[in-house]
Amino acid sequence: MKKSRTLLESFKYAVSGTIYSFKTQRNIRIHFLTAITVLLVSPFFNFGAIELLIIFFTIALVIITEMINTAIETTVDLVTEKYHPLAEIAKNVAAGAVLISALNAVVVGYLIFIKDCITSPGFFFSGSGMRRSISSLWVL
Ligand SMILES: Nc1ncnc2c1ncn2[C@@H]1O[C@H](COP(=O)(O)OP(=O)(O)OP(=O)(O)O)[C@@H](O)[C@H]1O
Repeated sequence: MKKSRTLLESFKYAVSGTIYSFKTQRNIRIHFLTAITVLLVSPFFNFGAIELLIIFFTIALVIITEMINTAIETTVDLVTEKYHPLAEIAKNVAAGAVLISALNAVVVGYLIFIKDCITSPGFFFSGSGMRRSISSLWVL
């Protein structure tokens, strides 16, 4: 039977699910460490608000898709431990979502961190990185 919960209880469940994902999923820990590294080096690039937003969204997207993938894998395992073609499809599609978010992160990393720095000498600390990154997205 569904019992009613307070907002605080719902928050605790969500935090518990997040902690579970970090504890049990090696990929999520790797993404998290990568995200921390990216955020630590970001100040040296003098990014504008839009670039920082894109970086935050990209990091969140990768971690969110990993967590949804974990939830789907766990649900499939709950339903069946035997081989089933539908279980395979569910897990493969969830893994595909992670793959797409990871590819997106690579493209964002290339456009924001690498391409601008290589093609625009003096990019560092110039304060014009935001405009350059937006034009890079159009080029892609
Ligand atoms: N019950 C099943 N029936 C059919 N195929 C399955 C089943 N369980 C897993 N698979 C196949 O094995 C692959 C790996 O599944 P698994 O549950 O081991 O995920 P994983 O590789 O451990 O993922 P992660 O590393 O994210 O935990 C799935 O993508 C799917 O193709």
